[in-house]
Amino acid sequence: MSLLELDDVKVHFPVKRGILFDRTVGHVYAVDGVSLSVTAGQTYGLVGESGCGKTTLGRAVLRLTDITSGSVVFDGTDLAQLPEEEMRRARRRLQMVFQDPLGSLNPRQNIESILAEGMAAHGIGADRAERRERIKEILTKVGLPHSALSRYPHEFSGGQRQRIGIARALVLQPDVIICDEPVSALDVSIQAQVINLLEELQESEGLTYLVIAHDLAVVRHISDVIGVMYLGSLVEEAPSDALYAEPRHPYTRALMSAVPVPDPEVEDRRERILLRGDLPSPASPPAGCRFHTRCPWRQPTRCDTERPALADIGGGHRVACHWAAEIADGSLRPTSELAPPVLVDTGTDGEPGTDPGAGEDTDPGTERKETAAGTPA
Ligand SMILES: Nc1ncnc2c1ncn2[C@@H]1O[C@H](COP(=O)(O)OP(=O)(O)OP(=O)(O)O)[C@@H](O)[C@H]1O
Repeated sequence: MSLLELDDVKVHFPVKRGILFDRTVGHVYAVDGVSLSVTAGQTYGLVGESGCGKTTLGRAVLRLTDITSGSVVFDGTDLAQLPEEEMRRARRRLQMVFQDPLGSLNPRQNIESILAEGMAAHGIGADRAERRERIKEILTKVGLPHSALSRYPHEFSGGQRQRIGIARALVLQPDVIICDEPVSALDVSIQAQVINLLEELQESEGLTYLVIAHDLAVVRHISDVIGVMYLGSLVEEAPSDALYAEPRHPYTRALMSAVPVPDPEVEDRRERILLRGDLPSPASPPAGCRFHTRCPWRQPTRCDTERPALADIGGGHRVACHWAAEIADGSLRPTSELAPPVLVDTGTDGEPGTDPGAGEDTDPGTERKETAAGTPA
């Protein structure tokens, strides 16, 4: 059963100019028509490179950011239509865990006070003693000693602080937790512990997760379904295993080709796909398929002018690419000059693109040998 259902959600931020910033000169299309459904008790992993709109989408679900249009139905109620007071009550059931636990924990409050604050605001626990008992119970569940109660955020390690962030969400007995990059600020050795904790808590508390991450490896283990976002929209969505076994969108293939495989033989044969340039600006997204300016399989005209719909290809797998079938069966080849093997650059870690002209608003098609591209069967 779907617990959280997003339908054509858009978040467009106005770009203001003028001395008083009173003139709207354009919009940042941060989220541009996302529809997805999160099943009760499951984990939906949302991935994409920095700036593709993941955080904005998570915040829009909680209405921490205003939704421009679309609906967010949680347990049968459209949150976008709720009066503020009712929305405040609904937020108890929908909690968020942030990337940077230190930045989101007040350094002047001790842990008991941080955790009790939300409980008091939502009327959980009759008095301080009852709240303290509940907090102790939750601290045990997240693997922290009761002595943490009187200590301050700076006294904890990064992993422990993220446990406190998780505890702060849990004390409110939520149904859904939106985890925004829950482990990306942590050492690799600690990441697995926090992911395991999230999994254990899902089981014991019956939680539903929306996990936002730029790293496919993070969402892989924890997610039942994965959605891949590019420039404000979903380009592919599938059950986790299906997505890994058969990524169908060129962007997903490129993201996956950047993940090293521990087996040296497989690693040697691994397809490596170069993504040219950076993510175009969401204030002036390319026409047609948003990915066409960086796509190794781009076909002139259709990809440049016609935006592909997120089409169901069976088994819960949806993909937004005109040529998904032809790419999968090999009848459409990438243009030879972009073909693997080449260095991997997903544009996520500040590595400059190999072609300085291939950034935003640049049409790489003009400089490519179109004859090198295969023709669809
Ligand atoms: N309040 C705002 N006003 C204007 N633009 C915004 C605002 N918040 C976000 N944006 C823009 O919207 C786009 C999407 O940002 P968002 O933070 O959602 O992406 P993201 O995929 O979560 O990236 P990251 O992983 O870096 O947080 C970015 O171009 C960002 O600059």
